Amino acid sequence: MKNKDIIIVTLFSQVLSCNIILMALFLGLDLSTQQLKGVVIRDDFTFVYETLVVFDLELPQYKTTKGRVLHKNGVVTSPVLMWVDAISLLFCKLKNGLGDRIADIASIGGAAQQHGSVYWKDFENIKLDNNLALSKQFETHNVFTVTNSPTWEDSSTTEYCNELSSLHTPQKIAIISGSVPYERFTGNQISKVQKEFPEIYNNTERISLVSSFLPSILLGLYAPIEVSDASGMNLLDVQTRKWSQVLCDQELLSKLGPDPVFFGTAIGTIHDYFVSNYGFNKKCMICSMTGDNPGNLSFIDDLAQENSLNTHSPNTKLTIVVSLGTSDTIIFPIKAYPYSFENLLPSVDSYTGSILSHPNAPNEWAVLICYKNGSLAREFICNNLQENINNNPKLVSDKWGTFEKAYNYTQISPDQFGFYYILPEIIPKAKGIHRFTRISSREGHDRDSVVQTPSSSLYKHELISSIKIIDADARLIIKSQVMSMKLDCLRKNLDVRSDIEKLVITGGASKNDLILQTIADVFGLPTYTIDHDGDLGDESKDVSSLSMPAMAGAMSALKSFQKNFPPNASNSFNPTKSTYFLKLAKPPIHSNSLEYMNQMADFTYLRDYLASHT
Ligand SMILES: Nc1ncnc2c1ncn2[C@@H]1O[C@H](COP(=O)(O)OP(=O)(O)O)[C@@H](O)[C@H]1O
Ligand SMILES: O=C(CO)[C@@H](O)[C@H](O)COP(=O)(O)O
Repeated sequence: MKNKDIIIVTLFSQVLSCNIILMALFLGLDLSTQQLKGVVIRDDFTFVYETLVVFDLELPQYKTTKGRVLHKNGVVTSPVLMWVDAISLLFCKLKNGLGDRIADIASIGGAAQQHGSVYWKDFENIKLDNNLALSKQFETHNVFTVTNSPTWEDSSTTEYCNELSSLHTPQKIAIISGSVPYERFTGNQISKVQKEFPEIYNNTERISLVSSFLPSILLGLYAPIEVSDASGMNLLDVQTRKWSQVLCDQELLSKLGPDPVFFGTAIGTIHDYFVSNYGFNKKCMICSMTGDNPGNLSFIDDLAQENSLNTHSPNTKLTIVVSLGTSDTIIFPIKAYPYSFENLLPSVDSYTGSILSHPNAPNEWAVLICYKNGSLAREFICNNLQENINNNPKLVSDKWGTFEKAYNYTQISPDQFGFYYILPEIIPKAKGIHRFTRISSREGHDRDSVVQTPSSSLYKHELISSIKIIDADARLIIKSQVMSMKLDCLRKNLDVRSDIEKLVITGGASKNDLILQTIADVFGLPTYTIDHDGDLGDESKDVSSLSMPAMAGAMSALKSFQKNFPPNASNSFNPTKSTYFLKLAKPPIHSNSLEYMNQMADFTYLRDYLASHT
């Protein structure tokens, strides 16, 4: 045992007499699209342990691809029992990794993929048998009325979005709920279950988001939904933070449970099943969990406060989080709610993107812009490039190395643009893979395949079905994805140069230097990742790869514990400052920034063209 541990043991031995926990640790979970991650930190924020369960690899019986199942007609689901098994497996790993110290976990927080829904009945009435697997018991008792949970990639609810729009108008729905109706938003997914499977709907007692399903399992009780994640449902009044009486009927209100709570609210203690099976302390507190993107926002906010930066002052320039997980998502805080019935915006398109209630600050909100074709679209290009080289991609281990080589073969040319909407995209609403190549005249080209931009440039438009993935696509996809991010920030009235100070990049693809550099160049702003001061030993990791949402969960658990057991003479709980900080990853290269700026007008025209032509 290190000296520091001995001191903490001494400090907490007094706490133990009050039946609290010795040598507090804090667990943060992240139930994302492809995996469940867990990060353990100490009360001084230092990293202790991390583990993860990759759904496809470790739970192959559920037959998922990248954690989900793609069905016909845009339906995308994940088996809810797979998530339950993932929790059991993660806790086994945690027990092996931490040994008896699992009992020192004082509090658990977390985050999860947004919008996905879980449908339950009779969950709170089950008497769990500590000797049987959780998933078996839930299966036997038919706890889940829908066994394949619709997730954020689902695009099968257009009909229900249109119905909602015609009932209220998209503007009214955006003013109340922060977003025009989106296919993945949970309210529209619930409408689909209600209309297409009325018996199942009637039989459903409670509906959770993935982020409230996770703490529900840990509590053995239905956990409340969290405010920021509730904003991704088209059901919440995001200004009052209460379920909207306009958008929810009485029956739905009863299934949603109480009004949402802030992120990190203490909501109970862990169920005895986890105490008996894994050695958790029975006093271990469970905190409300949020969506992965609001989790990122909360983590960056915590970090700024730890470093005495006041992100809540009106003059502070923005730090924007760009998450490159399965989705590519941008999130940033705003101090005033931008929509009102008195000042309608010029068009429905002006309401594109989402306004969420802030996870922690009562009078703030956040803008969220999400792209479905993020990492998996890049992987699609990457795998195709490898197949070009070697008909068996599995034989080549360094697939991102191949991608990087292909990227570097080509220049930032104004002569080509690519759009890679392998699954139907959220922003813009477009699908298919498209390449636009500049031509000097229409001659020799099919009339319908030539697009003329306002600057009189001519582009030949090709669909990927008729062309092959080539090296150029590596650069084109990154250019296109990042230019889209900038375009949508501009369309959300951000003056990129004067409003934004930093871009913090996180998620699996933040390991990729080319992407970090392209983001810096397109925005003309420096990109940052998160680093840690001091030696974390052999297990040293940057927070981006530890999972920022899981870190946010651990931080929220720590803060909640502190709030409920404030430092005083009897417990001496006194956490030190966080040692995480923003590390400059890539400054922008001026000549590249100019090049991208010059291409923005044509890019915008071509993206809008696709939105109205696919
Ligand atoms: N070196 C890399 N370059 C680009 N993308 C990468 C790299 N390493 C991992 N990724 C991407 O990261 C993605 C997973 O990110 P992650 O944040 O763990 O996802 P999620 O949290 O949604 O489950 C993978 O789908 C993969 O495409
Ligand atoms: O739909 C959204 C945000 O609105 C997605 O960002 C999901 O929250 C999935 O997150 P990742 O698994 O990509 O982190």
